Amino acid sequence: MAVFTRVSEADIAAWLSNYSLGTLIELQGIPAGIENTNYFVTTSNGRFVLTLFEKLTSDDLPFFLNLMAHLARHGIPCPCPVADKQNHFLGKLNDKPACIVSRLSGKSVTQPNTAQCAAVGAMLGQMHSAGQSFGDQMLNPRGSSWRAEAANKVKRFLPAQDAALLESEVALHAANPLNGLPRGIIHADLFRDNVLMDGEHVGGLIDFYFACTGNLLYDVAITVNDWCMTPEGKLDATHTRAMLNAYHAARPFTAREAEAWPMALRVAALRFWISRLYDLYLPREGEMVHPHNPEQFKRILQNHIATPQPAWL
Ligand SMILES: Nc1ncnc2c1ncn2[C@@H]1O[C@H](COP(=O)(O)OP(=O)(O)OP(=O)(O)O)[C@@H](O)[C@H]1O
Ligand SMILES: N[C@@H](CCO)C(=O)O
Repeated sequence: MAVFTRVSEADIAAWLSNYSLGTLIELQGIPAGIENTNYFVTTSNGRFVLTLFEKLTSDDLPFFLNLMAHLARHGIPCPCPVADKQNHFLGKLNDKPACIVSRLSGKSVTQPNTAQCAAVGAMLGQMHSAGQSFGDQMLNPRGSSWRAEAANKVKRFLPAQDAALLESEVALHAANPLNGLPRGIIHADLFRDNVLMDGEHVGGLIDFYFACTGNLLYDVAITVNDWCMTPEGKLDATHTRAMLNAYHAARPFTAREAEAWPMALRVAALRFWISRLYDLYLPREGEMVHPHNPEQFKRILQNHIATPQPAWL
């Protein structure tokens, strides 16, 4: 359920009067999603998505909205924020920061085929290239110090063996950060539910609210870890190669990236193992979230540790 704050037709009609989007035709709550309140809004000018931000504040949001506008300007199919009559992307609706963005076509897929993995790889490479000319920076809120802090808080809930694995991986990546790699804007959460597919084409990349500045290879590893896994949590070599080759054609990997690939996969798996443990054992008060299964990412991490030469180009 992702309508946390109700918006009536009268609320949105009044809000829309400060935009050049025509008149309201339809307002429909979107049930998916766990972070924000989302509505599909159809006006006489087209189809849009209204988002009311439930946690992010007006200080955090300009980075994300300007980033989406930048990427959309470069032809990346991502939600494009619409400016109001004062030329602002960010407004306030029912006491929540709010914005309205373009609605993209397509549906998320749960069992992607090889061509879809290739399409997502190509799009990620293009997004990374387009991000190079974006001027703003954002520290990764799920980086090394967050990993250490969060792991420290959740380890008491774990069996000794899992706690030991968690501690040793956190320490390993803290001592050996991925360096010398191309950096830039990363999406940092490009899981299957954040990509809308139109058959074998990418209709849209959505949910940029973990986007930050980081190693581009780390973003590739996050994406591969979700899109190219077998149900047992092992890399599907065909899907992985399809994604990586298509990415490489859009933004060629460097030799240092080839070398860093095994560790990038590991640290990307560790980040989601920790966040899922955290959401399971230490949920924020009042949070209406069905936590994702942390075991899946523990297994993925263990399989990466056992496979020092994972599928590459
Ligand atoms: N710009 C868009 N165009 C088309 N559909 C969209 C768009 N933005 C969101 N949606 C739809 O709304 C759903 C929920 O959006 P989203 O995933 O951004 O929710 P959230 O609560 O903000 O984030 P989270 O994925 O962290 O729960 C998506 O699965 C998608 O179906
Ligand atoms: N994609 C994340 C949740 C949202 O950040 C996960 O599957 O754990």
